[in-house]
Amino acid sequence: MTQLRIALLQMDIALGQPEVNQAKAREWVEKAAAAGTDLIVLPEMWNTGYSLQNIKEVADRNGEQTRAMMSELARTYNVNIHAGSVSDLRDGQVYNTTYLFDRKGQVTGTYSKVHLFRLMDEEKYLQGGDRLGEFTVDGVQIGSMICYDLRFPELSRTMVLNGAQALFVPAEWPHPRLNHWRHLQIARAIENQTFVISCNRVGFGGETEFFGHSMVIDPWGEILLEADETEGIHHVTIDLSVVPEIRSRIPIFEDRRPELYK
Ligand SMILES: NC(=O)CCC(=O)C(=O)O
Repeated sequence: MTQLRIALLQMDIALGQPEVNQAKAREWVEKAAAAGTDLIVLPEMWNTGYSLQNIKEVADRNGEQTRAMMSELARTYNVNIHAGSVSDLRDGQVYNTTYLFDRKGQVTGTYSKVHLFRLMDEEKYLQGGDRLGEFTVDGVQIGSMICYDLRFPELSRTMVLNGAQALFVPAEWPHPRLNHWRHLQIARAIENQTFVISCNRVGFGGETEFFGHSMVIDPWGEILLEADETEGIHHVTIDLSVVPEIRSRIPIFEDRRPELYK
């Protein structure tokens, strides 16, 4: 598989209303699948948004609702789903967790955000994960981060050294940091010679305004897609054969001096 058709669901999210968000996610997944795609990507915490004050009440218990719904959709439409992330309650703690579904509806991996974002009080309400988000989609190795994780180059580098050819970033990244959002993704793509694919929400969560601008960047740093600030489904096809081609043009992985970096 060298080409991967990707659909990004750049949605608004109703704060603390999982039923509303689940109904919308279902409708949008069906729409994206009908248009023809290999992989559907959702934004961060799309089930509840940052409804942190009551997150234990609204979070998905053991990800059960997310797993039931996305598994059924993936199987019905024969499509892979990167279910962004959801707030999920496990053993009395709430995590910010990605679930990945294959075309048969099997969960092929989970990842809980490891870097909690203090500016949005995550560390007060959420528990950080302790494993990397390394998955396979139709035979393609990918790495998955969540939002603030994008600021940690060590994380993406580690997953790329382990074989990731594309890095996914579901997000709830707000104004006024559009500049950081764009440049960090372009940097991660160029420095790792990999695709970077992000899906950011739009709309307001309380006073905080999220700007969308979901992006797809190729391993040369070219922007293949940059969405606007409105809701919508965005389709892009990436050609993975450019990854080895660019890596042989500038062989950074051969030129690294890891013995000096500690
Ligand atoms: N949800 C998040 O992790 C937001 C990260 C963010 O806004 C940033 O500037 O970093």
